[in-house]
Amino acid sequence: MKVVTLTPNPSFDLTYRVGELAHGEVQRAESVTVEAGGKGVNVTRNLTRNGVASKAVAPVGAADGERFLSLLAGYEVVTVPLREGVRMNLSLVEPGGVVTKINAPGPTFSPAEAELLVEETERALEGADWLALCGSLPPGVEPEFYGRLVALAKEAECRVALDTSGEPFARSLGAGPDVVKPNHEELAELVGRTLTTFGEVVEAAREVRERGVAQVLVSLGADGAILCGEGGECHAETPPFVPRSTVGAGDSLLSGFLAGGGAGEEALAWGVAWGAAAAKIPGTGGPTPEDIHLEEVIRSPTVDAGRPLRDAAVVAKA
Ligand SMILES: Nc1ncnc2c1ncn2[C@@H]1O[C@H](COP(=O)(O)OP(=O)(O)OP(=O)(O)O)[C@@H](O)[C@H]1O
Ligand SMILES: O=P(O)(O)OC[C@@]1(O)O[C@H](CO)[C@@H](O)[C@@H]1O
Repeated sequence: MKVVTLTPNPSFDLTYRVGELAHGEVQRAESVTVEAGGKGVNVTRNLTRNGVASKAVAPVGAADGERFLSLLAGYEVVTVPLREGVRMNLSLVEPGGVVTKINAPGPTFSPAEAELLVEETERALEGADWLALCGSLPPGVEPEFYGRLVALAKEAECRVALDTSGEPFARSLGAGPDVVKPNHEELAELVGRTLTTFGEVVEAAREVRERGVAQVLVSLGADGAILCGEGGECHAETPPFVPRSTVGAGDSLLSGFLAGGGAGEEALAWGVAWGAAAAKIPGTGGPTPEDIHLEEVIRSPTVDAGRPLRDAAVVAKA
């Protein structure tokens, strides 16, 4: 199996370990790390580390190219040249693992740069089984961008996974991706209402399916994940644990889901095992085979509709 990932808005992920945050104060970091990130880049890293062939397509400004690629040595990466540099996203990690994350908007694309990205992605699709379209779109890229790529991949008989949010998410559903992976907050935003129970998540996911999507994989943080597909809904989770960093756990969930076959209950269990493994390790580097414990996953072929979500996904009133 081969998975191509596209990350239109990759990032240098800077992680600062700090003491308890004090707003408006100067604080000294205890340590600083830099990783090459962005959701699709993370998916390619996770898959490669676990023996699944994957290639990442990412636009990278000329000045940043070498540094970005040096952080991804050993992984297959196609970079598409840009005038502007790669954004820097910041994670502030406090004792106890509380993370405050600040993501930059990213470089502004010209129409020609957006076109080049489409062309390079299409070229990379040769022989691929899956295209994973991941993350936010940078300024200058139309919200319909992902919908167009879904259509191109389908023409190339390649299955498509989509993990994005907001307008780019809403505008690509009609193109018919094979799987979308919102977290419960992104799902709540899409359907425009607060989700407080598993039953409400399922209702919202069914609405997304009606808009043209085959499977909806909803990540629920400590509550695991729910998959809504043609055969109905199922749920999987792990026994509770204290996470070290949940940044990138969603990318790991999607990676595991694809590695586990990309459809149905077994793939859901793989996704949850990989997601939990990522949450147990620091940074966004992703789990290796020793970190992943499929046998720990608690699988439910049905969904307990009345079960409350640990964190209700609240939709802010305009
Ligand atoms: N606190 C936790 N306890 C147990 N498992 C967790 C926890 N947080 C995350 N996970 C696992 O990781 C998966 C993905 O996490 P989450 O729902 O936070 O994704 P996300 O919001 O898309 O993450 P991100 O966008 O930061 O990558 C969950 O479905 C679950 O399997
Ligand atoms: O701003 P986006 O594109 O939505 O998310 C980007 C990002 O937060 O996603 C990854 C974790 O999932 C990180 O590597 C990266 O910084």
